[in-house]
Amino acid sequence: MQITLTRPDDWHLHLRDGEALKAVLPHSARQFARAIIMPNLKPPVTTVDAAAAYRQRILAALPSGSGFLPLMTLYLTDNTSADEIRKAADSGFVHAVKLYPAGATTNSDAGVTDLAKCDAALAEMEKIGMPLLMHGEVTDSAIDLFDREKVFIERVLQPLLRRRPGLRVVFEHITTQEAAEFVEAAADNVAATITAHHLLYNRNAIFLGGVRPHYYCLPVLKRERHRAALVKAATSGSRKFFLGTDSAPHARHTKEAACGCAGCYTALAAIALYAEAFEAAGALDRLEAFASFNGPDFYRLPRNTERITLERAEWQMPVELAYGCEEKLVPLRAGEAVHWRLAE
Ligand SMILES: NC(=O)N[C@@H](CC(=O)O)C(=O)O
Ligand SMILES: [Zn+2]
Ligand SMILES: [Zn+2]
Repeated sequence: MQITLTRPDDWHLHLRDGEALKAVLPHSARQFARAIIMPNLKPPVTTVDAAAAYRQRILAALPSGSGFLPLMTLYLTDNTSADEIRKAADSGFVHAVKLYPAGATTNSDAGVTDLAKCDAALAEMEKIGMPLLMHGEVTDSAIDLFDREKVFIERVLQPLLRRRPGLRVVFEHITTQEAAEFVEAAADNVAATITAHHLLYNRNAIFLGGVRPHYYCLPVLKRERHRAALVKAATSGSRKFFLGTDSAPHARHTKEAACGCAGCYTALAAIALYAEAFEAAGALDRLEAFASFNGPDFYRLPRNTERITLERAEWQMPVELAYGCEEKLVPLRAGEAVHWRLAE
């Protein structure tokens, strides 16, 4: 069996930098035409100048002949000015601004301590239509880790949308039924990305026969009812949900550690993993809109015109991949079967 669809884009991707960037970029560039590039480098990409330089490093690392287009983002801080937002919009290559609540996830230490401090930047974004991408979890240690996304809706997202009702928001990598229902019921300026791993796995995957660090990411995998709600949202035909892998590479030794890093590496076979999730839901005919139409429509960019073909064929995910100088990267599903493949 084969399916053909418009070449997809990845609306949430971590490419890192340096040798790591060179190792992972070809995987995404083979499948996707464009990707929204996350700015959580060390140090974070907080200015248009830094985004321009990072963009050049990505373009320089592309395999020859690749037409992959990195869509850059700025990392919002307490000090981001309205001027920087205007400069970002004028640049033509910065497409969004990313909110990391300080301490919520990998490389978020420089993130926002209180959204009230960002009001000048947010007012400008609302005015010019620049999307705010959110890692939607509260950082309050009194809130159970599994409830941090749900509480973020009540404490941060709803109050923000009351203050700035026209702000365009992408609730990134949603993981709960509450988030899916909130986005579905919200106005058209609110959308969400959904990862392949949150469509395919529930939290049992982290503990199957022992601790499995390669299934640990943030927001953490949730219970089955939430996975089912995400599948329902992604396959519903709603234009508010689109593909964002959140593929987040970390060197093997930093994940297989006493305090392992958060992030799942899915870029090697991302579109195949999504096809698997949509097939399991009997909704392969809905994959194209989710993967290739809803994202560019929300970002007000043209849809891609090239097409790709996926074939139903079983192959084995490598047990590890090269990741720069002497480092290794373990992909999600390492050593196990994958059921779809991108036809060359
Ligand atoms: N998702 C993750 O678990 N990790 C991401 C950061 C993020 O997207 O929150 C990373 O940069 O490693
Ligand atoms: Zn995140
Ligand atoms: Zn991410």
